[in-house]
Amino acid sequence: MTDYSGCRIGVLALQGAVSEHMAQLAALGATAVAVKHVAQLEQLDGLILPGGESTTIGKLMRHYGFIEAIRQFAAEGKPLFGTCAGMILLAKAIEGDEPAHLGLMDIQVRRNAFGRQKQSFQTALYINGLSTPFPAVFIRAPYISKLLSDNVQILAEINGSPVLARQDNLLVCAFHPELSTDPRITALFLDGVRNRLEAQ
Ligand SMILES: NC(=O)CC[C@H](N)C(=O)O
Repeated sequence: MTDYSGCRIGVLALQGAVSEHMAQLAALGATAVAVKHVAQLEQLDGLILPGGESTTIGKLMRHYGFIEAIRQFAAEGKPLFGTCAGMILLAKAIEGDEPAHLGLMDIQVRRNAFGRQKQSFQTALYINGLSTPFPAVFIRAPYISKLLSDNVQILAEINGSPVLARQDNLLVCAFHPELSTDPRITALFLDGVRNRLEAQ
């Protein structure tokens, strides 16, 4: 197994699925930090924006000064991973009237995109680069409804809609990787963190 012990990863802890991310990071050997104040960002090598309720997290981010601080974090090339609501927070555009939050990634997202009967489901998801499907848990999940540039690399999709994608130091997924016992998606993010640290 890859050694992630040198990676200090924050999980934005304003609202949402924080503890499961912390547990999965720790199980992989990384140091996990629950981030509640912008000053904590300084000591981190990567940051996870968890699932939850994107409007609520967005409001709290504005209130506590995280919008500018996280934009700065991303501008320094540090890896960010947005899961579910976190993907919505990173998007440059949200369908409907809602303004973007961080507006960092060249994607448009549709919230609660899988409709009523399928609001929550688990599926075996084929992912570029993984040899076997990943058991992906979707909870009132969004998907990427439009790519806004050619810089976005799609790693998985459902019925033609991207649900896992990467753009430079930004990784997003529509599902909850921390709710599966399979750590491969979190490891994918940590690989990016580790590669960056090794290149420094
Ligand atoms: N599990 C989740 O993070 C759900 C996201 C939520 N439906 C939103 O739009 O913010």
